[in-house]
Amino acid sequence: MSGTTSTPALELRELRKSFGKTEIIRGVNLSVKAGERVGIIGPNGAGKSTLFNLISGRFAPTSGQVLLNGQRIDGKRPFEINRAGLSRSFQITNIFPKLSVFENLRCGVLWSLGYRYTFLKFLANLTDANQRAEQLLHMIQLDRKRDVLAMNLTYAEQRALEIGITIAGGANVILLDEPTAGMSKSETGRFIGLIKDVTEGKTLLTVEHDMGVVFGLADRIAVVVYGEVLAFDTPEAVRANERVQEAYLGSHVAETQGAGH
Ligand SMILES: Nc1ncnc2c1ncn2[C@@H]1O[C@H](COP(=O)(O)OP(=O)(O)OP(=O)(O)O)[C@@H](O)[C@H]1O
Repeated sequence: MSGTTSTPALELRELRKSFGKTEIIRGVNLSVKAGERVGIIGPNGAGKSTLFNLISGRFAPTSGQVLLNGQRIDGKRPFEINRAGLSRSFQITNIFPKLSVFENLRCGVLWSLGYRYTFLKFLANLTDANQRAEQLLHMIQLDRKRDVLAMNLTYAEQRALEIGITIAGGANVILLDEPTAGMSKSETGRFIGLIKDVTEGKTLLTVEHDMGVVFGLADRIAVVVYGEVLAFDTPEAVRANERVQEAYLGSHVAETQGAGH
């Protein structure tokens, strides 16, 4: 039992990725505990999205390993990694605009059941899928929008739907790319609460530019600078870390303050 609980939900070992001659990810080691919420921050071009692409299987690493619940997933294809229990937020473009909120969620559930299912099995699963979709609808607080076409939702509601679809398959490790981008301050506040609720008990990784969001959401923050993890610690420790201040946070805070005037 203790062996199971101590196995990291996600582990990156000496992960490297080059595009042509340029090494973008330069030996990343990261160990994320089950149930932990991790925010990945860093300057533009630091390699945050590339890291997500390596974890979710969009890119194969040049070298190094990615382990999901102790099993190697590097080199596997995105749908295989998804079936293994890792789900990455689909961008809004992956929502079916002309389907209702409920139908979108049900598609997410059915998709996660896999192509290997025959049509008969598919029908047998439909009742379960309907129940699960209703449950998700409630979790993302869109009960009242059940039969509204996705294209008629507000932007924040579409992002909530996107998260509903991401968690539809019951994956234990969830990757969200800037979940609150483009939202107003009040929407952002509410949305952080929603993300916390729907990912309760799951392992969460977010790439985030908004410091308010990351400090409000994450148990630990990984600071990526120039393809390396400069710090991986609690929000308080990261905020107080002088190297992080120098390399990123100090200038970032100054920038955002400057932009506000
Ligand atoms: N497919 C690719 N081919 C070549 N270079 C790439 C590719 N994907 C990313 N890069 C390069 O890798 C570097 C890191 O990009 P990445 O998008 O991972 O950074 P990021 O930290 O997510 O940046 P941002 O915060 O601006 O989104 C950039 O210099 C980018 O140009």
